[in-house]
Amino acid sequence: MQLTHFGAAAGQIEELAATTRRFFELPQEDRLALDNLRSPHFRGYTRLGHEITAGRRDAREQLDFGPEQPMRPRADWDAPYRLLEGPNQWPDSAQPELRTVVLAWMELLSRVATELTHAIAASLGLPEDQFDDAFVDAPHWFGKLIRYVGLDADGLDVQGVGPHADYGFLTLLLQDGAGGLQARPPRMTEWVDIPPIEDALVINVGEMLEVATHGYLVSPVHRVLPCAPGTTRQSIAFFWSPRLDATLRPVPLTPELAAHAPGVTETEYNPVLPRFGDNALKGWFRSHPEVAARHHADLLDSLLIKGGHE
Ligand SMILES: O=C(O)CCC(=O)C(=O)O
Ligand SMILES: [Fe+2]
Repeated sequence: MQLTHFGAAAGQIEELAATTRRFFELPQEDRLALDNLRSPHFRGYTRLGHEITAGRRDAREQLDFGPEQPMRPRADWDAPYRLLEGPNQWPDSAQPELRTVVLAWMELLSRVATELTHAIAASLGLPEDQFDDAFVDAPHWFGKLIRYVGLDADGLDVQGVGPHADYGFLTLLLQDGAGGLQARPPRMTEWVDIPPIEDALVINVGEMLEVATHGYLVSPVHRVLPCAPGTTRQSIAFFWSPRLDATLRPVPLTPELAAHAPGVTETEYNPVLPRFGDNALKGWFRSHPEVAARHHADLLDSLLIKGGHE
């Protein structure tokens, strides 16, 4: 689904896109000053080729951020996913306006996502506030500025981002006009293009919504094809996600809907964990193994993390 006219201010989308473009044009040393290898919370800048999806390197670079929180010392953890709480890394000296522009976008999309969440509940015949408890006070949304870079593949089998499902509740994605995003609808084998529509948000179901609807709504596997050598593609993702400690339980469905709710799609490589913090940790450890090994080596064995998605 793609959503237009969702309440962006005049010029807001253009400003966001231009600000993001300027970030990726900063000197490499300014971007590396925010290297996510230094963040135990998986926040900051990931260099080209240092993210792994479906067991392979992605031809993209990115800036990851989330709710600004103090680091929680280990002694205060009730579960390992508390390591995801912490401060962001913003380019405040090299590009001071980025933080403000991006956080205004996150605030807008939090409102849009809340409204969508209410609409989804109503469309399932449930009270609008059905899912509110899972988000109350501390939704663990996160955001990602992404630039895909067309590499001279030299016969290598490159991917923009490899096949995966999003592990939050809903994803709201703004893509530029380059194209390359594809999804595989449930129980189908072919990939379908998700064409760029100007000023539209691509809305994607995340694994937590699949859990909550017992598979009536499916979190589709999607990917981005590599850009042609010498070209780039830009996207800005907002992952609307519950509190880290929220466990999503299947909601009651009418018999008509329940007949189309076969349960959650899991594979050996992708267990879907109903407590959001566990599911998020699975995702971060899998896609940023260098950060995990550097800061959390002792946790690697205890988490259900395997290489790929498929
Ligand atoms: O860049 C895109 O269009 C998709 C990005 C994506 O699927 C992700 O980061 O989870
Ligand atoms: Fe995704």
